[in-house]
This record gives sequence, C-alpha cells and structure tokens, in this order.
Amino acid sequence: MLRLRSVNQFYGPNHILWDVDLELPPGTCTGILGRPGMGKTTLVNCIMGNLPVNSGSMTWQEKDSPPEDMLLLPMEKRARMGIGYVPQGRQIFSQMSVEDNLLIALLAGQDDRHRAIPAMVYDLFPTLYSVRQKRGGDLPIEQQQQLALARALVLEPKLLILDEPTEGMSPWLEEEMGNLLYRLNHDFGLTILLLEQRLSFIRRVADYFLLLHRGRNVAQGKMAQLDDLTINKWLAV
Ligand SMILES: Nc1ncnc2c1ncn2[C@@H]1O[C@H](COP(=O)(O)OP(=O)(O)OP(=O)(O)O)[C@@H](O)[C@H]1O
Repeated sequence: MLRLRSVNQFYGPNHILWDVDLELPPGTCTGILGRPGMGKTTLVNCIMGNLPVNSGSMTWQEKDSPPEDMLLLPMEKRARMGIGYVPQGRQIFSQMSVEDNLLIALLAGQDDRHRAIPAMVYDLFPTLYSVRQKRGGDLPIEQQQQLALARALVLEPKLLILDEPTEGMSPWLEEEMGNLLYRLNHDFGLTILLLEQRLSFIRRVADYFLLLHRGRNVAQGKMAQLDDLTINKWLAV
C-alpha cells in the first residue's frame, strides 16, 4: 500500500530523517517507536505532505492499480487518495458542533462520493450521534478523542495514521482505544500506522514495528521479534 525508500529530511541545516525505509502492506497495523525527538512526527508529516522530503521515494499502490509517486501529490490529494490522519493532541474545532466538525472534514473530499457522513462513523461512535449538536469543546476527553478519530474516518480512508492516540489517557480509555483500533484493522480492513510511546499499547494492537533513533530506522520487523535487548538499547530512558 505505502512504501518509503531511503527518505531523507532536513529542517534547515539539520538532517532529521536518514535513509528511512518503511513498508505498510494492506490491512496491517504498524507501530513506530522511538524516544521523544527521534523523528516519528517528522516522518508522518512527510507522509502527509506537511513537510517536504529532500530525497528518497514514497509510493502508494492499491490492488489492481499502478503505483503512484506520492511525492508529486500535494497534501489535499493525499487525503483524498485515502490517507486519514489523527494528529497529536486531538485537534478538533472546539467552538463547532460535533456534526459540523465532521462536515468540515468531509469537505476536504471535494468529490461526489463523499457528500454525507458515512453510516460507519456513527455506527462506530453511537455516543457522538447522540451529542451531535453539542460543541466539540464541551465534550469529555474520551468523546473528543472519538471525534478526532471520526473526523479522520469520514472520507473512508484506506490508511489511518494516528499520532500518540493514548496520550493523557487512563488505562481504561487506553483499553477502549485498543479495542477500537483492533476493530478498524480487523473488521474494516484499514491499514494503520501508529506513533506511540506506550509499548504495551503497541504490543497489543500492532503486527509490525519500526524503531527510529535519531532519525534512522535501527530495528524493524514483526512485533513478536521486538526483544528486551532491543528495547533496553533503544527505548529505555
Ligand atoms: N519545526 C522544526 N524545526 C527544526 N527542528 C525541528 C522542528 N520540529 C522538530 N524538529 C527536530 O526534529 C527532530 C525530530 O522531532 P520529531 O518531533 O519528529 O520527533 P518525535 O520522535 O516525533 O518526538 P515526540 O515523541 O516528542 O513527538 C528533533 O530533534 C526536533 O528537535
């Protein structure tokens, strides 16, 4: 579905991402791990088109379609093509109603296929339906998180990227989020890319991991291959 090869990125003179490779096969869930400041958000910003890539390749390919060079596509096109993004810190429009938050996200689609909020959104989040006239900012934190996720789902993405979805969550809410991502991945077949500090959470939901250290991928593979030696070397603080 998405393949990155030798991606390099600079902030001014600072070399941030060094020859990063990443492969997201359809229907899989991959966790990007790393201590703070190691380049996880920068990598996602490059995938979303929020930041330019200085060298390397990024290819998007769907079943029975030719590969597309993502680096030629502006940010809006990447969203329309099927990439949904839930940014760190639940960025919702707090003054707007739940429904308007969803309708605004829908506008980004700019096509006939996405004129109404898909039924699956309110099926997944029935509580959001019952509070759809309330202002986003007035919702409790777990419903704000649901709204942020629902906003990313209105265009029915094929790849969902989440930046620190469990940040600030209680263990109970973390469990709920894990169940939800499991459902999206297994029942709806969404490919998921997850940036996350909580190793226990990644272990629970992800099939694969990629470990970034100072902008380089120092380890990657199946989740079961992530051993204590690797964790102690690259993740222990
Ligand atoms: N706008 C910016 N200008 C210059 N350097 C930046 C900018 N944003 C991030 N950086 C630097 O890029 C490096 C990677 O940062 P990034 O935010 O991608 O890391 P991260 O792994 O996502 O960290 P965190 O888990 O804390 O979000 C850091 O050294 C950071 O200081």
